[in-house]
Amino acid sequence: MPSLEDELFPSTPGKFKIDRAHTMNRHFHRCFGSTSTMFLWALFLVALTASYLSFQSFVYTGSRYLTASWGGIQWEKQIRHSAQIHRSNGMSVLVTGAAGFVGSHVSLALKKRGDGVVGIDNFNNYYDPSLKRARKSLLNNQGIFIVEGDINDARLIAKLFDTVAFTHVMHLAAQAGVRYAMENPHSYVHSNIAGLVTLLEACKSANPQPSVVWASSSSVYGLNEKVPFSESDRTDQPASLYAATKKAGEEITHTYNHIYGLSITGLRFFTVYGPWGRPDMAYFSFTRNILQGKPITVYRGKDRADLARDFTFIDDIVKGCVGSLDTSGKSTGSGGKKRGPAPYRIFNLGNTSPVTVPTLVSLLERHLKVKAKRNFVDMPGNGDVPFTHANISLAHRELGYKPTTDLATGLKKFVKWYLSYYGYNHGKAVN
Ligand SMILES: O=C(O)[C@H]1O[C@H](OP(=O)(O)OP(=O)(O)OC[C@H]2O[C@@H](n3ccc(=O)[nH]c3=O)[C@H](O)[C@@H]2O)[C@H](O)[C@@H](O)[C@H]1O
Repeated sequence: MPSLEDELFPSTPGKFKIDRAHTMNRHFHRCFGSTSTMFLWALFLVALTASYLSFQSFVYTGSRYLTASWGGIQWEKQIRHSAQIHRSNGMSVLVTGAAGFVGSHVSLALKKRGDGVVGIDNFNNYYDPSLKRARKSLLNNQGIFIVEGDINDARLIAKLFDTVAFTHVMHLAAQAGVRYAMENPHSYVHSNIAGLVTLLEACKSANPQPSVVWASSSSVYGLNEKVPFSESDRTDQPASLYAATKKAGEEITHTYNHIYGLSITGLRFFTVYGPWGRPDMAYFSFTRNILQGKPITVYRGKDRADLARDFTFIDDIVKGCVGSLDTSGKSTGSGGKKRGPAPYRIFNLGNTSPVTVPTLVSLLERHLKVKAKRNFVDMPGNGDVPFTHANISLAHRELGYKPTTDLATGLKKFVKWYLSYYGYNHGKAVN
């Protein structure tokens, strides 16, 4: 009769298994011998695992330390040096988005007149980061230090305020672009809402609190039909998520003004253009396509009406930004406590003379001396608005803001820069 063992492990394989088990047992005993030796082996294995894990963590921490882009005595020294003021009654300004289009121009203007400037930028790849790097080099050459980091990094922002008692913050870091919001909605919430709050938290806690000037947008007027747009007009019909986040920014900054006594100035920029501009904007991408012989898409509104923008030249915007910093008034709180009411202001910074998109194209053709291949398309429902037109009387009265550059003159300067930066053959395949 087969034993139970034989039934569970049938004839040959069963035998083999039993034999193997015996063999393994023999090997095991040969290797580990007694119980005490086994205990020693176990201890050895535990020690080995522990030392491996701590080595791993050492490598991780070490590499984090080595790749950290901020911190350290040398870093702090550079920040303080960059923030030094070289004129009487000057200011030390933290410029966010300093490697951006408006940020780089404003930083240079402030530095030139003797203010201290420290920049911060995350160098994201919304558009070609090499252009941002080139702007950074320009700023570095003028003695402006740019921290590579994100405004959502609360520790970094706190460290900056620990290192320098900034008198002002020029907040220009943002996710820009009206139509891109349909592709990547969360990037708008990340930068324009979460990032803004992180920055304001640091500003409210700073002692002394800085005055804050920041970039809102003409897009907050949304589907308004009353022209020109005045600051007191309704802004509750945004046409894009971009516009909605900028409008939210105006409300958020208001609460920080109300609760903590932060001085706030919001600037509604109207389609800013010029040298060192943003490649995602129409005037820039049209220029590239025209030079490459590629067609350009020109949107048209209802009943084939031309779209129009109150295009505003960068130098005028810079004057508006600097004027806002100069007149911002002080924050009244300190260390998170309000001591009295502080200024809360909003200004349109536009050009007051809207130009249609087809006219923009004609001006580019004239300056580039190349004919454009126009492709007219009905405006898709992608967040665009048919026109913008700024009333700037408030900014004129309060800031002395007076734009002086018309679109033809401004585009001429842009094209000159574009050709010197990229050349005629930018992006063109060379045969
Ligand atoms: O003032 C603002 O607050 C915003 O200004 C800018 O937005 P916009 O005014 O939309 O500028 P921009 O894209 O240059 O399109 C210009 C015109 O060309 C039309 N347009 C555009 C692209 C295209 O392929 N074809 C076309 O006809 C288009 O329909 C429009 O009529 C900033 O990008 C934005 O970040 C924000 O700052």
